[in-house]
Amino acid sequence: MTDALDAVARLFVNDGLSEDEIARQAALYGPLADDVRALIPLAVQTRAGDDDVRQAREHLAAAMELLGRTKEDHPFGTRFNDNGNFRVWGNAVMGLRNAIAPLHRINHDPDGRVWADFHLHVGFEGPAGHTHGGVSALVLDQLLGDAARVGGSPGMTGTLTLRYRKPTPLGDLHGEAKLDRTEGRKAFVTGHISGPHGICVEAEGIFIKPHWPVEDGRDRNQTR
Ligand SMILES: CCCCCCCCCCCCCC(=O)SCCNC(=O)CCNC(=O)[C@H](O)C(C)(C)COP(=O)(O)OP(=O)(O)OC[C@H]1O[C@@H](n2cnc3c(N)ncnc32)[C@H](O)[C@@H]1OP(=O)(O)O
Repeated sequence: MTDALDAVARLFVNDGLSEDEIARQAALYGPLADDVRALIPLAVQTRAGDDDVRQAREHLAAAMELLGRTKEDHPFGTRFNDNGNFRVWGNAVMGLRNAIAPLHRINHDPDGRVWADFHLHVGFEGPAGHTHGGVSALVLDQLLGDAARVGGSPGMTGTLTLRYRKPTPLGDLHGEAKLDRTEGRKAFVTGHISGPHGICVEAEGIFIKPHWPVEDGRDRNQTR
């Protein structure tokens, strides 16, 4: 576990940014990720011909060259400031700077329930016209993990059990989760994803607080 501990410690950084600077960066890089996100379904669905695709790729190559001139050589990790403003902008499910992240916001109710309304575009397809089962697992892992954290028992996913009750459509979906109980370092959480015709996937998770001395004090109603 030493390597993991080292990586977590290295990427768990108080970067001392002011709230203004965080807001400036969010306003700069958030829309960039939104643009890249909008490209993904276009790559799947465009019917552009040879010349237009060639031209589009030249534009994209120019953009990549520009963005690649200065870049970090490590993942985003968890960054925070003295106000306890935590940022997980690289997170695969809700990272503000991550174009594959399908969730914009996870909401927290006073009773501990966490929930999100989100949209899965055609880039998340598994069975024809439906959500890939691994994508449902991805979203539920985050939602259940967040419910454990909000319930006061943050932890790593130990076991995640899913029951796919009916095919999950693409498009507008709802997910939610709630801490059920704790036993020592273990948090037992349940949740589900539902679509227009009801619950599609149910989940049970066991989240285990590692021995690592990592505290996660993100705001209860955090945005990405
Ligand atoms: C502060 C922490 C913050 C973390 C980040 C929050 C992010 C929030 C959002 C994140 C969302 C995204 C989240 C992600 O994507 S997290 C990424 C996916 N998950 C991982 O990579 C986890 C990898 N595994 C580990 O790190 C360790 O194995 C863990 C930490 C899980 C346990 O290693 P540890 O050495 O600590 O365990 P122990 O041997 O002392 O056993 C302790 C107890 O646990 C029981 N047990 C053990 N393993 C399992 C298991 N797999 N299922 C069920 N139960 C298990 C065991 O029987 C014992 O029970 P008992 O005998 O006491 O009854």
